Amino acid sequence: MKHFLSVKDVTDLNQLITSGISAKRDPFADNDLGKNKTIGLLFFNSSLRTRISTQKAAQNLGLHVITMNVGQDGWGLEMEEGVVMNGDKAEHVKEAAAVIGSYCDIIGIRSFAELQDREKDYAEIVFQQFKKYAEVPIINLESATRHPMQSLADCMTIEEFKIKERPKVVLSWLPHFKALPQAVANSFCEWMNPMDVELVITHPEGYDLDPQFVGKGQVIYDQDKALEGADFVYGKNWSSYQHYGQVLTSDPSWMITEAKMALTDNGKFMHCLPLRRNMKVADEVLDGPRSLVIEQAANREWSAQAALKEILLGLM
Ligand SMILES: NCCC[C@H](NC(=O)CCC(=O)O)C(=O)O
Ligand SMILES: NC(=O)OP(=O)(O)O
Repeated sequence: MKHFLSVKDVTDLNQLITSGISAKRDPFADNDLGKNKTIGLLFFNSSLRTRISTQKAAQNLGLHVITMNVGQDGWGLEMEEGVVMNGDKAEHVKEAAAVIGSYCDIIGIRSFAELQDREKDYAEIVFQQFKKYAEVPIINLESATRHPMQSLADCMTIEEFKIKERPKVVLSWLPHFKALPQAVANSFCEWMNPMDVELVITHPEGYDLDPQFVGKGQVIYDQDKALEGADFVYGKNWSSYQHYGQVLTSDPSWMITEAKMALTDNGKFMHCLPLRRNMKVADEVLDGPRSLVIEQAANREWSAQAALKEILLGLM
């Protein structure tokens, strides 16, 4: 694998899931693979899980790790070409990416959607520019439109906990007062498409995702109806794609409670975290036996390890 930006970079999803599951059983089996190589992790936005799990996975593979909060500690980076740099950005990505690429064998980047300009966010300029100028493999640690490390951990978690051959997986929008990106929801759908699952997506009207990600997902606007018979409920808030970046409603009746979960077929609850309790999901669900959020977050280490292993094999 040359880069890890989306599911499109994956040649064999089953093999990648199996690789994650075997890394979990035997974390240090490939401890020599990254020897004398360095990965740089660049964060333009906050992180708990991605930062720690990716560092841990890289160390399990013998890589040296350098982590930088570019959003806070680095020079402001200009991403556009041919502009007069007389604003607040002191450095151009052409130099920054080339320099970091000279220090690191792999670069992981987190850069969220700004939710101001849809075309700009969906063009993924930060990733395109780093890919162009760093000349080393680029790993997506959550971009404006996707979060593949999360989605791979989600696939692993569903594989581990499913009790039916073809489980029903419901992606449900959850209420939030803040405008959040569509990346996790987009990516989840994109990764569920090649999986052997029935995918249902439920959200209030006006929250339809970009159709390129929905694929085989069936959209049902009635949350109760969508939840019927679900084996997995994957909760997430996102802001509107059509009315780009807007919060159209934060209707509390969309919160996942035990009463909502009772509509499922003894379904399990999943969420990428972080989440705001009793706004998106009730304590009773998160503290009960249905919640998989901790197992899911723990799998981030193994999904990162599986993806990094493929990248390292590509460097051989
Ligand atoms: N990496 C996991 C999700 C990150 C981000 N959530 C957030 O920003 C939550 C912020 C808050 O609840 O204030 C998102 O939705 O894409
Ligand atoms: N789920 C996830 O990516 O968490 P962080 O934002 O804390 O990295």
